[in-house]
Amino acid sequence: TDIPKIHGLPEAPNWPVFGSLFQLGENHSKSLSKLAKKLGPVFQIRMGNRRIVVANSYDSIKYFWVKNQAALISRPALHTFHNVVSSEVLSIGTSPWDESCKQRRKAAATALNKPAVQTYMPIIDHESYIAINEILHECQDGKADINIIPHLQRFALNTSLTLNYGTRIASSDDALLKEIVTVEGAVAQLRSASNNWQDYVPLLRIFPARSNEAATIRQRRDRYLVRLLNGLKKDIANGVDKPCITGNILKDPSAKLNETEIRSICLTMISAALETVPANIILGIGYLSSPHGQEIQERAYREILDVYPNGDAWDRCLDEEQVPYVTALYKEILRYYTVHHMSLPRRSVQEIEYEGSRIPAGTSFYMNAFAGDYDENHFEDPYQFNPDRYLGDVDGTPHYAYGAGTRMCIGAHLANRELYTFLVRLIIGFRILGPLNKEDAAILDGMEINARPTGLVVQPKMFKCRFEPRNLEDLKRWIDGSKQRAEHH
Ligand code: HEM
Repeated sequence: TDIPKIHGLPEAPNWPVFGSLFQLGENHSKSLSKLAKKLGPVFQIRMGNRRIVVANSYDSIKYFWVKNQAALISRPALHTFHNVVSSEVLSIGTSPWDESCKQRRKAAATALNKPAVQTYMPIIDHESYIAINEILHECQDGKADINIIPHLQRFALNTSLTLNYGTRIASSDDALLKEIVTVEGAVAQLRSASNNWQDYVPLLRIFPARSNEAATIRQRRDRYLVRLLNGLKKDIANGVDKPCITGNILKDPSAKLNETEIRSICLTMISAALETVPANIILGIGYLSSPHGQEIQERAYREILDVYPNGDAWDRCLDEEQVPYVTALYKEILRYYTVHHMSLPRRSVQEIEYEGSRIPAGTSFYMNAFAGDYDENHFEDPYQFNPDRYLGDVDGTPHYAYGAGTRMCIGAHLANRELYTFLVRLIIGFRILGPLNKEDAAILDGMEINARPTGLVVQPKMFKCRFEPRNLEDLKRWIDGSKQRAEHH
């Protein structure tokens, strides 16, 4: 193995060569939670020739990721992803820690801080009204069972691209949009821990099929990244660019980044938000369409009206989060579905001591974030969907959906604003109801709703629900207002 067996730390049962890969199966989070019942919350596993320490409880994750955050600042390099898909340009989330990663992370974090995100809110206004307008056109006044997944996928892609490059590509280039969705989806599969045994068992690399596929994906990705970046540079040169993440970075004199680093940031921004944000909105809508979700919607609706009695919540939700219950609702969606079940892997750069064992620098660490977010010792009735748990003072890390510590998600603030805006607008616009055909009702279990347990991010299984406009006239007026702002922007 890359590092020797760690003395004193329990180890999962394993086989020669493959280690515990068979036991882990397709759903790593679930298999590891089962092992944790026997071995305790922290144990080591061998995946092929790699030794990995896994944390499976809220407190143990906090111990490694927060208390020892300086030690856990790096990320492991994996064969398929680092040598084949991204040999030149790595996203921030997959980069081991070095000076370049530090500079890229800093520049991206500045472009995603609170004041910067506020300048992007016109984009959220625009893209969310378009998605809601699509839902309105399809809903037949609450009589049709509809699948909202495609609407939210379009929302996420348009939002990602516009946030990143300032221009809306949606209506003008359908082929490009399709290409991005296909390629980014394939990249996410290549990053998955459970899908790429050649990362752990070098012998498997002599079968080149997977590597060839990865190389083709890389070329296709490079092509659109160059094209999009050149488009933005042209807009900046002509003085017609709009506020956007990459624009802010290109114009920031303190960000000393070369061309490859700028491309790294661009691809990070596209891939990081493409699946995560819509998955949370889709899953949240699924829950709201259930019988218990009806109660939550009505409470949220009342609380929104209490704060905004004059019917201006649609616009005001872009400025700030003033309705604590809606904030609590998106936090509970983030916890309950924890769309990165296994977060993103880390690598230690210093020795860490844990209950008498010494874990050497250079060890890979996996966070079983789903298990941490369902830890009964920390969350009361974790299997109960209950936004109330986030009302009032919530100490520490509310959940691990965004990871924790030194390499925590830097898009969390932007993502929160997107979730908040979307929820307020949907809840004041519609009553979200279960489908007429009960077979299409959303699965409510946080683990079972996932159609792709081998992926990096949860992919919601298809479900249908109904949207009944609360007041058609109001809704049309709000949509019109957003439309007019978009035309002037
Ligand atoms: C609900 C939506 C999102 C979820 C659930 C999510 C989740 C995560 C998680 C679990 C990590 C790994 C953190 C760790 O290792 O501790 C991460 C990293 C990251 N996320 Fe997000 N994310 C979301 C949205 C976004 C958005 C909108 C952006 C940017 C536009 C973004 C940018 C990043 C970046 C750059 C990293 C890598 C940070 C690093 O390696 O230093 N994320 N995210």
